[in-house]
Amino acid sequence: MSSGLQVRGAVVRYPAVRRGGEATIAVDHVDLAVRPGEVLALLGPSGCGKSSLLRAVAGLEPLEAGALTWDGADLTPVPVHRRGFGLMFQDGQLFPHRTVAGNVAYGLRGTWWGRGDARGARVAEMLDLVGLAGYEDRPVTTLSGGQAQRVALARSLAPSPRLLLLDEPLSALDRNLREELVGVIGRVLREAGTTALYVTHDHDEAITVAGRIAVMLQGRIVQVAPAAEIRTAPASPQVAAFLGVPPA
Ligand SMILES: Nc1ncnc2c1ncn2[C@@H]1O[C@H](COP(=O)(O)OP(=O)(O)OP(=O)(O)O)[C@@H](O)[C@H]1O
Repeated sequence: MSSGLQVRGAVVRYPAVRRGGEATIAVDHVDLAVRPGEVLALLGPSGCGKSSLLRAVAGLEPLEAGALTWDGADLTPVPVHRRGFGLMFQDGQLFPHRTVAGNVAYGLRGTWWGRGDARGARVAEMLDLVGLAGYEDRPVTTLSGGQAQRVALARSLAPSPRLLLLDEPLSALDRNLREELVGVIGRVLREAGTTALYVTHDHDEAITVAGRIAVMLQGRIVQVAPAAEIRTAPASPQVAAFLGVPPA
């Protein structure tokens, strides 16, 4: 039985950017668990440390202190590409010289689906899941911003990552498209049964996509609650102010 991701006492510290300046503690002794099959939103204002924590989980940023485990096994010595985690960023970072199918298939290198017939079938299945069935041969340079992010989602989900890390995946899109796509992402993650950590500064987005929400302020997790309860029971006046709701 999987126990998912455990973060304990995590600290991410950046050295001073200029001589004599102060170091930044971006993640300040954070404890967090992402349970198998759940989508957990990490919600907080700009600069509170969300991306730093996500990057540490991915293995892109070293921890100064604390521990990261998956199913109880220490992730510290495991390099980024061996963690079995998928990544999706604000700019989907598609390869411009590849087609839609070429981009999605790229995520399958080195997996069971990476060869022969299985690859085409998996690409088609993923495009269907994100509402782009039949788009295989389109050059990605001809897609709209929303379609490009759907392809990025299909690519990151194709190898069936044990954890998907999403860092503000919709923030480059305009408001209408964001509202539409957050519904798509929520549905796709639920249908695929994906375990995911979803970073956002947008309350509505967090509530739509996630089962639970962890609120982060100034490097610390200050509240973890079911998405449906986050507005009704803010843990502190600071959380209430950030969420724009009356204090409990
Ligand atoms: N490479 C770096 N070197 C120095 N300081 C950094 C570095 N990356 C981030 N920081 C600082 O760490 C703090 C947390 O940044 P981080 O990007 O993790 O926040 P965030 O909540 O993801 O913000 P945003 O939503 O704006 O992306 C900020 O004060 C930021 O200036």
